[in-house]
Amino acid sequence: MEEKIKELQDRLNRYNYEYHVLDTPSVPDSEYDRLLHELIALEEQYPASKTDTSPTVRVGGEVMSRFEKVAHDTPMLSLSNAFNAEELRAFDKRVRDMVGEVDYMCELKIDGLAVSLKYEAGRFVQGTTRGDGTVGENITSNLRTIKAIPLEIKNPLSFEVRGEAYMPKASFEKLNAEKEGKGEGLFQNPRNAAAGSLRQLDPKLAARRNLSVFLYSVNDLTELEAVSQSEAMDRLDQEGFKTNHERRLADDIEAVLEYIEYWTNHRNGLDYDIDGIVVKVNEISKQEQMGFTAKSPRWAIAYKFPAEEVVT
Ligand SMILES: NC(=O)c1cnc(N)c2cc(Br)sc12
Repeated sequence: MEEKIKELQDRLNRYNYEYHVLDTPSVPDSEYDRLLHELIALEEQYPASKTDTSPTVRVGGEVMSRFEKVAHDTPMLSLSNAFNAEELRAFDKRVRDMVGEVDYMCELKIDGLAVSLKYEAGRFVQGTTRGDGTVGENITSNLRTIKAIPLEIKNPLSFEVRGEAYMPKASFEKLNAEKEGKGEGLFQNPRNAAAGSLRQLDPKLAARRNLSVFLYSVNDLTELEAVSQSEAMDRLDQEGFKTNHERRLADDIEAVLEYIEYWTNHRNGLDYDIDGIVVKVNEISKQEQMGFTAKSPRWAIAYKFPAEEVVT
């Protein structure tokens, strides 16, 4: 019977991956729910088989009194900002003066809450907020409720994957409509709703908020054997992580500006909020040559969209 339970656990984890990471479910929700209830019943009969990577244990039992503080193994840095083409061209000149010609990786800047996911031998063991960059809060039980986050990956990799937890716009609208119906205060925007949801001390509340995540960096590239940002992102895809597929490789700053122009005009069509574009030197060796200032990498910059006038 343990075999049958393990097979069901793996099958449901794969269905979660197809639905929440690939956005291409292979079975209808009714089939997923039927199998999940079958697994819950079997795990109640054989409690020893209810491992912490089972899809039934995503929503933990305990309600915490507060979040413990956790020091990051490697700091979660911020990005320096650019607000116009001139500042981006100045960034490009600094880069080329230091390391010669480069390719740039352009990625959407997700407007959510920065998180770090620690995996040990392929198992999700801890999830934290960015905090002040050096010390964050342990929100593992809330992050386990995000079905786009794999509880276990195929290969026994040990590293920290960083990304942004976010609330899709549609979920934000639905949540505020519910809150309005109950006469509760509304969230200002999806970012605050995501942050507020992940700060819930009861994981059952976070589990109901339909949060998702886009992962965009790792603290130790050797595990992925990647020599560029582009390759690192493709490797994260291969390992079962959810990344943002609007990313584009640009062979010069003009192509970066075109990408920025495109998303300035098309970001309202996305089903999540973005507040800018992150531009990174693609080759890891050149990133290492450039290094970091006290607060941020010299090899990356965040172009910030102009603040939208609030239509009152
Ligand atoms: N793709 C990326 O690197 C990315 C996307 N969205 C964000 N909010 C951030 C923040 C930092 Br710091 S990097 C990054």
